[in-house]
Amino acid sequence: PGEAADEAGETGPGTDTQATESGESGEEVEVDVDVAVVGAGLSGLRAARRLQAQGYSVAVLEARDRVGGRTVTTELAGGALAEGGGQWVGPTQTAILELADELGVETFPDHATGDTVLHLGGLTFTEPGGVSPSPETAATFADIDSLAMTVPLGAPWTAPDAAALDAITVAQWMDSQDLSSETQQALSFGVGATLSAEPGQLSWLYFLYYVHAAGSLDALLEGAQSLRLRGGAQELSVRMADELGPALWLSEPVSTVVDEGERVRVEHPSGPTLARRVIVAMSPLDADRIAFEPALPDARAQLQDLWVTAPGAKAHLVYETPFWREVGLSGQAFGDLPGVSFTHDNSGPDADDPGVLLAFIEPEQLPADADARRQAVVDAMVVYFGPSAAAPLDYDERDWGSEAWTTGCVSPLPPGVLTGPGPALREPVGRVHWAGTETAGVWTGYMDGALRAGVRAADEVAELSP
Ligand SMILES: Cc1cc2nc3c(=O)[nH]c(=O)nc-3n(C[C@H](O)[C@H](O)[C@H](O)COP(=O)(O)OP(=O)(O)OC[C@H]3O[C@@H](n4cnc5c(N)ncnc54)[C@H](O)[C@@H]3O)c2cc1C
Repeated sequence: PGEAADEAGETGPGTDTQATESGESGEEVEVDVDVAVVGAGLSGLRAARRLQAQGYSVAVLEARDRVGGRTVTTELAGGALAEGGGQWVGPTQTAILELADELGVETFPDHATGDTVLHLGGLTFTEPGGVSPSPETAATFADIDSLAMTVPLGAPWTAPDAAALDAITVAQWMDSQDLSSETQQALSFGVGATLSAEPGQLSWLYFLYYVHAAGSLDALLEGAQSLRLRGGAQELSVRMADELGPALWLSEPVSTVVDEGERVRVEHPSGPTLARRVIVAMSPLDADRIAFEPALPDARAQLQDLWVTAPGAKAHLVYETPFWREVGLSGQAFGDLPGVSFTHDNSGPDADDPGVLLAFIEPEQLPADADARRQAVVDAMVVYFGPSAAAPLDYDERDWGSEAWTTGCVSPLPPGVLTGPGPALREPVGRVHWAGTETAGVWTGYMDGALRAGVRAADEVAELSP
């Protein structure tokens, strides 16, 4: 915004760049581009794709040896796929649906037909067609939706009563409401399922913001899980990366970003890369591992300090067929078995695809030894789905708490962050701009939000370099 004037002397897209081909292995190469993008998750790749399409030269620097960030698809026995990170999309997530269409990635309906297994206090029973809320719970959810609509998209700190809403947790709000225990449980489940948090940890303002960003609680809890992507969610990033070609640099963790006035110097193992602008496309907590010179303004530094992410872990079990469907089960189970509280049918789209059960696991409640942990997960599947679950053909586990370049899956912010340094979330710092799903106003926290944030950051940069 205010910096546009500084750019007056700059030339248009791609006209003064000296992008050099990557050198011999180990050799340092200085690359000079219009825009350096740090992070090849959905957000960074989307930003780079948009800028490249407009004629800007870009360099995308990714720490890992793969693209996709918090989306990763692994092939297992029989061609089954494990979706280690983000996987579901919904009908109102138009940014991701449009991109999938452009890239030729088809969607298919999530498998959720049939009875849900419940296992509580040692008893196993089934619930026809899933668990539906009572009228009282539905009415409370509608009240939450109405309140959420008063929280402005992308700027929750400007909500009427923002300070009061951000001073309490979801649990404190629930206590003030005279809710039945069933409604309290339903809301607690919703908070856990969307933000991997207890109601006592989460800012009430942040939860309302999340609901508005998704459109409604129903969109968050149901709609967002209605479709999947054929070939897996990582396929979107793989195809965007293919289009980028040599502009993508893998295994290049960025250590330092130095704003030198005319240019930004981005330091990475085979760098530096020089750029007119930089887009940092990751969560504020992940960005906190990069050194910035000059130091970030206090509000941005404080935001990165206070940002919170929650780890998450998924296990996939492959079977010859989705045997649970034969007895009318959906593959969904909710239970109180330690470390395996929720399962889902994650089979592929085609009738002859192997059966895949996804289990959301809590590694800290399971044995530390990998074989013993796998056996504990299999045993839980047997409790939920019977002896046919005892001998999976393949098993895959991904624990985001132990990944080097991702601190967590979602961001369960406690009270005080949004109305404290919150406004620094998207505010550019000199030539440094911020993307990543956490900066999205719509579908923040989701793959769709990551793409929207990438587009917004690309446009922000393009506007400053006419
Ligand atoms: C287990 C799990 C389940 C999920 N389920 C869903 C779901 O079903 N539906 C949905 O929509 N969303 C889901 N999500 C969320 C979704 O995956 C994310 O919102 C989205 O992928 C975030 O994309 P991003 O580009 O903003 O960030 P990221 O994917 O985190 O990308 C950031 C990138 O930056 C790289 N990086 C980090 N530090 C550096 C550095 N110093 N230098 C260079 N590169 C660096 C990282 O390696 C990464 O590639 C899930 C996430 C997880 C983990």
